[in-house]
Amino acid sequence: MEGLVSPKVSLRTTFYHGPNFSIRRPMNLSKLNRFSVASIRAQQPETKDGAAMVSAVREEANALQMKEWEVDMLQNEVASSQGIRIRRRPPTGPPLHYVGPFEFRIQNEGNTPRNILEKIIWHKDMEVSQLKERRPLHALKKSLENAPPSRDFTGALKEANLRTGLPGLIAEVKKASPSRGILREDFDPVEIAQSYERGGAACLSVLTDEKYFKGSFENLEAIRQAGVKCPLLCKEFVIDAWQIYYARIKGADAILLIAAVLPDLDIRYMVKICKMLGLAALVEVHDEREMDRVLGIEGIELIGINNRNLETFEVDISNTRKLLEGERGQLIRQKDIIVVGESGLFTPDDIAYVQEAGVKAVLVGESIVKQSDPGKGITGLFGKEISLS
Ligand SMILES: O=C(O)c1ccccc1NCC(=O)[C@H](O)[C@H](O)COP(=O)(O)O
Repeated sequence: MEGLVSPKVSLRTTFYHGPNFSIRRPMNLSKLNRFSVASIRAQQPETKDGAAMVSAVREEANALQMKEWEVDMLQNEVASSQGIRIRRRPPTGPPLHYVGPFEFRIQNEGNTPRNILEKIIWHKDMEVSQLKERRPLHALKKSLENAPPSRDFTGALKEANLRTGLPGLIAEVKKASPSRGILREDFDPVEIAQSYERGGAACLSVLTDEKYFKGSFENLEAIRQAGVKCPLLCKEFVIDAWQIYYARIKGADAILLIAAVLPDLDIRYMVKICKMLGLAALVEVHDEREMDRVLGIEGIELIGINNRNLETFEVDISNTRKLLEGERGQLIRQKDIIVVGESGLFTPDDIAYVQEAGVKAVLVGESIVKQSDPGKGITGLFGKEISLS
């Protein structure tokens, strides 16, 4: 994939870290071009030389956008060959030519997200590139020295499972979600986290996405700084290794990697980064194909089976059982992988059902975060007290 961008390209370039990011790709090019060309358009050239300059800049901007588009197309092709339907960026096609004083792009199938997950990822892509510009990786790496020590996320789940005979609980600190809207108006992340801890949660999951889940990295940091002992999962939509470093600095002990979004090479690479940083990686799958891909990757210790179809929002807990049947379940046991049942768990019967299917841990949000006392909600969820005290 190297060399896709012409050596003539002289605008700022960035070297992404990792397999999917090893492409030399102009940084924030579309934004840069849009602004530079637009501002030149706004000032109508008064001389012949001015007009020539405007035309040269426009041509260069178009050529750069074309290259960027080619790289994006290639990434999408690699992903779709692995059955990944989520495209990293809108494949809006090569730039349109300048037509009069305005540039416009017609809304079409290509530049409209196909589902909510794709919508989230497209937004995340812009968000992360802006964050990276403000705080590049080399600066983040320096801050690692001040990060709090990482704690054993997987160990805490195993311990809880052994202690209670029930799946270890990852209790989710979530204010809102695209499928359910606002879950809790009086949302105090630290209070909720402390209540979960008192109620017997083994670990916590903290949503950090702001736009779609009303979460934040400040919430994660505040929970960590408040002295909550449960190890913390940073529930993010990771598309770039930068986010893993950032999560570690903010106090995470584990991070979510979504197989529906990340090609195998990215998962391999990110799992290695997690190990290097002392983080657990919870790799999430939704169907058999994703499960088979993930089972083929070395070093996976935690797999989450999400019962929520992220295209339709339908929740079906039999998904967990389906993905753990037969040879897959056998392989998981051989590899000593801990499976986490995720989404749509509300009652002791639901917990018993996924435990019977083979999970050793569960990730639960809505059913407990909505309770006036979320910690007591845990007792209701399991049908018995699971706290240490
Ligand atoms: O919950 C959503 O609407 C959603 C939409 C798009 C991507 C992810 C989404 N949810 C994340 C989760 O997987 C859940 O927060 C988690 O598994 C807990 O689920 P629940 O117990 O049903 O709140």
